[in-house]
Amino acid sequence: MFHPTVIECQSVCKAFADGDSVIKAIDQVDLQVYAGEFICLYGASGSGKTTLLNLIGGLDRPSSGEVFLDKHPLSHYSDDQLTDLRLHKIGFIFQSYNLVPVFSALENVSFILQMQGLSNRDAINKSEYILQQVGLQNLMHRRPAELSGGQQQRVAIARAIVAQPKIILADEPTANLDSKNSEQLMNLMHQLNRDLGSTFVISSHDPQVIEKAERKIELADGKILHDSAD
Ligand SMILES: Nc1ncnc2c1ncn2[C@@H]1O[C@H](COP(=O)(O)OP(=O)(O)OP(=O)(O)O)[C@@H](O)[C@H]1O
Repeated sequence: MFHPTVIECQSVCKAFADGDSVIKAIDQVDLQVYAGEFICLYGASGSGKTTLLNLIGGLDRPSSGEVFLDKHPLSHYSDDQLTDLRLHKIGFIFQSYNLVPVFSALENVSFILQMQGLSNRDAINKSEYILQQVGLQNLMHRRPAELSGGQQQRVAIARAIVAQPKIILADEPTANLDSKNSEQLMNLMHQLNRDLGSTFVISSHDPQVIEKAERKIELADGKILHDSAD
């Protein structure tokens, strides 16, 4: 089966000023990600995993080089257009969950759909269904502070996938979870990858998470040190 390229990095660099010196957080990265892949970025702390995810998701712009989503160069997009692109094509799962504290689990998920223009009723119905899928059917009306870390993480995942984005980017999605919750979440993400065909690029330190990924990419000092697809 033909799998089109959904993400491409061409000679991507990201430098940060550090006093008088410059940190090359991402250094000449070339990468092609094909539709439906499940990729895990791994590497030492500071190797550039978060920076690369941010560049791919258009949350940050490269110092040089180009990131393409569906063959479109992100440098041609304004900030507003990037926001719109993210809303419709990309689901993010952050380590810190980034849930809205005054919203219930259901509201945290449904407001994404409302921002996309769905009616209240459709947004709620779809969100209830997704929250059931992640095992939170009985906790939908709780606020984040009334949920455990693992439950909050599942709300964040539900929010990232509810609109069935083409691409899901997850930065250390299991970092704050115990091994049982971590395994459940990984199973859920792999199931979504198979059932919806969404492309996943995640980062992790956890050997069990890395092991399960179909393609493993090791970063070191902002460069790709090893790609299991090569
Ligand atoms: N906004 C910033 N300003 C300055 N330096 C930064 C910034 N963001 C990242 N860096 C630096 O860039 C390098 C890569 O950081 P990054 O967060 O991408 O690494 P990481 O692999 O995700 O690390 P971790 O596993 O600890 O999350 C590090 O040296 C970091 O200190």
